[in-house]
Amino acid sequence: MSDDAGTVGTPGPDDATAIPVGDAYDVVVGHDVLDRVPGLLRAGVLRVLVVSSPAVETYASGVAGALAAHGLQVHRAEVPDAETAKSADVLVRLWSQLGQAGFTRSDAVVCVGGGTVTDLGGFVAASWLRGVDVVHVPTTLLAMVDAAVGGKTGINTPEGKNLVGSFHEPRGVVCDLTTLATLPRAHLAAGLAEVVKGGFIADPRILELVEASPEAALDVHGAVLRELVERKIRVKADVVAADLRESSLREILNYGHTFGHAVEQVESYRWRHGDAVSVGMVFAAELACAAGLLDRSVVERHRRVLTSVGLPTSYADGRWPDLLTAMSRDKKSRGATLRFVALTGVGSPTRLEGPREEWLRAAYDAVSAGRGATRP
Ligand SMILES: NC(=O)c1ccc[n+]([C@@H]2O[C@H](COP(=O)([O-])OP(=O)(O)OC[C@H]3O[C@@H](n4cnc5c(N)ncnc54)[C@H](O)[C@@H]3O)[C@@H](O)[C@H]2O)c1
Ligand SMILES: O=C(O)C(=O)C[C@@H](O)[C@H](O)[C@H](O)COP(=O)(O)O
Ligand SMILES: [Zn+2]
Repeated sequence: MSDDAGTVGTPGPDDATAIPVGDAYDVVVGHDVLDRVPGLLRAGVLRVLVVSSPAVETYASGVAGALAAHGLQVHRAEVPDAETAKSADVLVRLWSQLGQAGFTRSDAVVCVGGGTVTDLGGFVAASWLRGVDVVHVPTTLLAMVDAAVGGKTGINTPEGKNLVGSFHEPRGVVCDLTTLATLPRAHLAAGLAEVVKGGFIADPRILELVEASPEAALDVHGAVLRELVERKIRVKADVVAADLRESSLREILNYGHTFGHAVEQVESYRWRHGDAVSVGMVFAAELACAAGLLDRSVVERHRRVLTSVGLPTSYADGRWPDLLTAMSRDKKSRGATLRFVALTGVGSPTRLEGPREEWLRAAYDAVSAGRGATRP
């Protein structure tokens, strides 16, 4: 990582891989690498706010201890679990904490947890004093391969998912694969949805690896999961390095999210994000098929690969008008025009703008017809 301000801390020898995001920062992937965190902060930092959720207290304490051992003044903020953290109330509470502790522009935020923690904590850092440093320590598969990389931060509002936020790149990301040992299997599978997304939009080898052994893809101690993690991070790193602010190319990372976010909102966030994205990708594939863009065999490949790792591919409980309203608030929409990321083949994303009502209805009928698994 380039660092004209200097660093504190010294990384030790380990099995870590550093994946560059352009020339902005590195994503470090390895085992027992939490001691890398202090080294990512700028020289001169005095105060650090460690933001974490209850489930990762052990890891957050470890990171806080490592920071304190480097002479930093460590403040802690425990935020509510899962999507409840991504709210205006929690954001305001963290702003108060930073204000009362006197955080200045040379101080920093360190986020330890899943994607909800990195989204919230990233937005706290983006908005405090118009932007202070942030380092992400993702502890879910989903956050490692997606949420912690790329600088999208934000919270939800009652009207929809991630409607308030900003682009704010971290100084670094540390993915300690050891932390995945405590992650429940359903959350591991949810993370695989975003990995599989990377396979469909850019790296077909990801699909081949999952298809060859779904069990190996879910084995946190194995080499296959690590390869999947690194491949998906590279997909995301390459895209955001080329188009950080989503002027065009970055939209491909939103594959499956138009319908997926709608399901999350209609279900009041009782669905895991990865599960909703899984169904959302099947919806997008059915839509592309209805529009004549995508071969049915690729649609069925979506169902097969997602089902093989225990992900849902159908959603039968929703009311179509509510889903349509939620989809209209998607950030890819322009005016009254719905816009989808669609595939013309594996690794070949395009945009489908203003799809016909009958194509949308056909896609919804296909995902709500009870084919594939329901939510585990
Ligand atoms: N900013 C982005 O680019 C981006 C990308 C993808 C997803 N996201 C966002 O990320 C969020 C989903 O993230 P998520 O799937 O990590 O959910 P999450 O943050 O809710 O974490 C899932 C659950 O796992 C627990 N947990 C976390 N690490 C653990 C560990 N090591 N051991 C045991 N339990 C652990 C959490 O407390 C939580 O209950 C959504 O809000 C989504 O919108 C953002
Ligand atoms: O990084 C991106 O860009 C993505 O779209 C990645 C998605 O997996 C992620 O869920 C993201 O938060 C969705 O962004 P949004 O702009 O639709 O809120
Ligand atoms: Zn996502």
